[in-house]
Amino acid sequence: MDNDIQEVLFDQDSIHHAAVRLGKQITKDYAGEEPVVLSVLKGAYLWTADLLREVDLYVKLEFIKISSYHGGVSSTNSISLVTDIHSDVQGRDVIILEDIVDTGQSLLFLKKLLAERGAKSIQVATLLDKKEGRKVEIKADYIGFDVRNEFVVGYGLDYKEMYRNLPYVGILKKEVYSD
Ligand SMILES: O=P(O)(O)OC[C@H]1O[C@H](OP(=O)(O)OP(=O)(O)O)[C@H](O)[C@@H]1O
Ligand code: HPA
Ligand SMILES: [Mg+2]
Repeated sequence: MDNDIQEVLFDQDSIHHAAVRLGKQITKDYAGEEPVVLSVLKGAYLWTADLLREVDLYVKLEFIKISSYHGGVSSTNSISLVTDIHSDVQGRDVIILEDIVDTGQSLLFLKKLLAERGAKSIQVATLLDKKEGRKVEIKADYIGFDVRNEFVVGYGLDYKEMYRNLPYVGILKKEVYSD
């Protein structure tokens, strides 16, 4: 897999430091609260495991699965709810965990869904923020790293369902997906 990567952007060590930094901040900001942590599958699976171990709070962990990229390199504009949660978020503080905010469409979809269901507050902790990719105006509250406008894989992020198990985030070589 390493041969398919043009450049490593964030290695294991720097991701760990980002998890520690954001975990501390979330612990401080939600002191005394019991937020619902909503992890967005599949991409956020590693970020969820690493970030949450740095959060010293009573949290309820839920997983939701939405899909917009359908494995490819560009957003399809049609987001589908693949697996829903079964617990009630009415009146709860919700922290959404994302691996990346790119066009912002997935996050907008989720925030609307949670608002319709009566969440008391909704905040977002993302490992990566690709601000140049935005198609809708939306901001994350906790950001691990800003990332440039390149298609990245690894540490949860996929191309055609592959590369999620790379321990780092890197830019996928164009020749891997342009032929
Ligand atoms: O800001 P956006 O342009 O909407 O992109 C961000 C979303 O896209 C990816 O999910 P994807 O739909 O590929 O599903 P996956 O997590 O299962 O890979 C990623 O994990 C985010 O959830
Ligand atoms: O750059 C990306 N890589 C992988 N998945 C993604 N989903 C949104 N942007 C990306
Ligand atoms: Mg994907």
